[in-house]
Amino acid sequence: MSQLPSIRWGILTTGKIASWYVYDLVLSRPDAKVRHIVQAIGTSDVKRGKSFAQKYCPEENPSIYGSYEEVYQDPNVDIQEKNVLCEKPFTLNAHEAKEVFEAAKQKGVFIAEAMWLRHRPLVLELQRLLHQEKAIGEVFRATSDFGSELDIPNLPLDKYYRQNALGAGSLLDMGIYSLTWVMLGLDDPGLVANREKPKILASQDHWEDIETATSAILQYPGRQGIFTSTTKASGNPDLLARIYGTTGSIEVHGGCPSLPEGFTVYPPFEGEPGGKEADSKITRGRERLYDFKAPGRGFQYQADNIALDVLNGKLESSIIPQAETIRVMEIMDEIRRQGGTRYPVD
Ligand SMILES: NC(=O)C1=CN([C@@H]2O[C@H](COP(=O)(O)OP(=O)(O)OC[C@H]3O[C@@H](n4cnc5c(N)ncnc54)[C@H](OP(=O)(O)O)[C@@H]3O)[C@@H](O)[C@H]2O)C=CC1
Ligand SMILES: O=C1OC[C@@H](O)[C@H](O)[C@H]1O
Repeated sequence: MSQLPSIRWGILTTGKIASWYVYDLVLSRPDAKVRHIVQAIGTSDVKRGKSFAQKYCPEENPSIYGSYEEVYQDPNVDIQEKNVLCEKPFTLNAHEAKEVFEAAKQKGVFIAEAMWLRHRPLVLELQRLLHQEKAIGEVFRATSDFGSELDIPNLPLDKYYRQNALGAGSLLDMGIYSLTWVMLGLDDPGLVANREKPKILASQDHWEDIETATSAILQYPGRQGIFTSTTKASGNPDLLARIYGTTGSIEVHGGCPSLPEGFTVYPPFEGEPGGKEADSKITRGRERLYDFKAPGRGFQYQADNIALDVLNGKLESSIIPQAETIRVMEIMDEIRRQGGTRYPVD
């Protein structure tokens, strides 16, 4: 008999991310900290809701509702009107995020952005190595790219990739991850001073009015983050992010920046490029590999942390506090302002 605390989720939508999330939510795993129950599903199409439940949580028997409102009204759901975990990007701009947080504060309910990357054990260990152990000395630079080739002009018009009103573009969909990687590399979570807003230099490309590529530099005093995102080409899974320190560097690898599987800590490079000897090469010393392959995609870490926050009566996530969601949104607002991407809500 399980002694774990339990929580009852209401799932809004039956799209791709909802299926990924529910799949991991009900994974059977020895490290679970919470028993996650899929209590209700809200969708525009009840038939689709039923086949979604059959496919992704066949043992859960959730209530299927033809509207999101009915999920909010279901008294058996814990993660609903009272408490919300909202998919990234949390909103389309910082102004909207502040409004939502204010509304949650007025109601006294929990709300958090589902930036699941930050909940991964891999990220927590990386932050400890970087900022507590100083495994590569003082970090002075971080880079990351998230590319996923999407044929934007030929996608159906109802896809969010085609609608600026739904946040179309690579930045809010994927760049938010490469931005997060450089922030994770550069920001010591223990130092309030590192929660400052960096100076930003940014440029964006568009197809019609849909943003298709973003490049940005974040300049902090003495350290720089360089990140890119695009829907024009897929990125290199061997190098999701690179963090440079005064005594070494770290490379992150995996499926893509939202699905990291491990990282390698390298000592500094040695040798002289184009040195005197004909066979002179740049070499590097012995690396150390950290492997974090997870069962499923890894949403379970976020689910456990959020559920424990809710069960402990917190009103915001300890991993991604509301101020951090706003800081990320403000950085993306400024990138879009410089890059010329406007949404109707701006
Ligand atoms: N954390 C992660 O790894 C991932 C996060 N995401 C994020 O999740 C969000 C959704 O992405 P994804 O699941 O891929 O999208 P999908 O297009 O697969 O699904 C979106 C769902 O949203 C619902 N919906 C509500 N209003 C609208 C509308 N106006 N137009 C279209 N759909 C609508 C529909 O559900 P229904 O008909 O059932 O009501 C639809 O199935 C995005 O914000 C994306 O950035 C996406 C992929 C991975
Ligand atoms: O959040 C995400 O992560 C994975 C990507 O493929 C997807 O487009 C994005 O929304």
